[in-house]
Amino acid sequence: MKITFDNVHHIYMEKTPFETTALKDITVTLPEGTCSAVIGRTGSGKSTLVQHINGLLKPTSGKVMVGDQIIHAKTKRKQLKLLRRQVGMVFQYPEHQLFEDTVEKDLLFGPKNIGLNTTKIKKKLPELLELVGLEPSLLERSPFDLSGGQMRRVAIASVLAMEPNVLILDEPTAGLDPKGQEDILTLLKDWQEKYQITMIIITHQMEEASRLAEKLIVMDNGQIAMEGRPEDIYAQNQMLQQLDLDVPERVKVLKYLEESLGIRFSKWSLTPKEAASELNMWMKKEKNHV
Ligand SMILES: Nc1ncnc2c1ncn2[C@@H]1O[C@H](COP(=O)(O)OP(=O)(O)OP(=O)(O)O)[C@@H](O)[C@H]1O
Repeated sequence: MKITFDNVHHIYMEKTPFETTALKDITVTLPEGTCSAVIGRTGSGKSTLVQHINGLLKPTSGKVMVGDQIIHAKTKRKQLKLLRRQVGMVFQYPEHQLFEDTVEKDLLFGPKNIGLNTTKIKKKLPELLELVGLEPSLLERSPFDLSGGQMRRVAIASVLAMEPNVLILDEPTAGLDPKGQEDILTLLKDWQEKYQITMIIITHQMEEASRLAEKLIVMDNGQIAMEGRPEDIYAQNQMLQQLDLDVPERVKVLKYLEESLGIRFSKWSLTPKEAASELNMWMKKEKNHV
């Protein structure tokens, strides 16, 4: 589903002494079937922005279009409920929301809640667990016996079980060790590529954004400071620094190799392993030329 923000403003506690304008004049499109990353400092408006996509918030003015559904200040609650069936949201530290005594029950809770056929979904759970890198035998275990990384996978799988067309993730790797972070990013990338869903990820880290996103949206003080393809954003180094951001280290290495050797990498989101393989092939070709 394509998502479009058209002139969206959001004011919290409007017309009170605590009034805060969290979004100002947001106009942006998140293309269907791709991953976009929303990045920016604390308080820049990232969470407020994405909560308009699943109907948790309505614009104070302007409108948001999610597929053919339009959300504006006067949209009725009932319509927002429909939207929540199609848009899955993985909140920060989602494992804190696990509460059932088995993994299976936790995975079925969301689908049941939105009225999906759980008999059908139950049959697919072993496959779902495998897709998120967990043993199907874990279905009978308590989620609280699992490691932090495994619990995060179960929590993400519990949203995926609802088969959303749009998936929003708020800092999906927060608090995990580097290996756990890499595993979660790989699983999300594989899922997005397999099902071609529209994915939106909120992050503070350019490194993480660069691993997943085809489009970057940099927020600053409730506005979009920069948006575009990662490679175009990385070219604006000075602007990034003003926003306390930087080109990811991995991309700096790739750029350095391009400039010093003359190699051209296929994309900036290569993992170190993929980059090494492209470098290897390039070296073989060069050797044959000599
Ligand atoms: N429920 C709320 N009531 C009042 N003001 C709020 C509320 N939620 C957010 N704000 C304010 O809106 C602005 C944007 O906040 P938001 O949470 O969207 O930023 P963020 O970029 O997601 O921050 P973080 O990275 O810390 O999660 C901030 O000034 C924040 O204090």
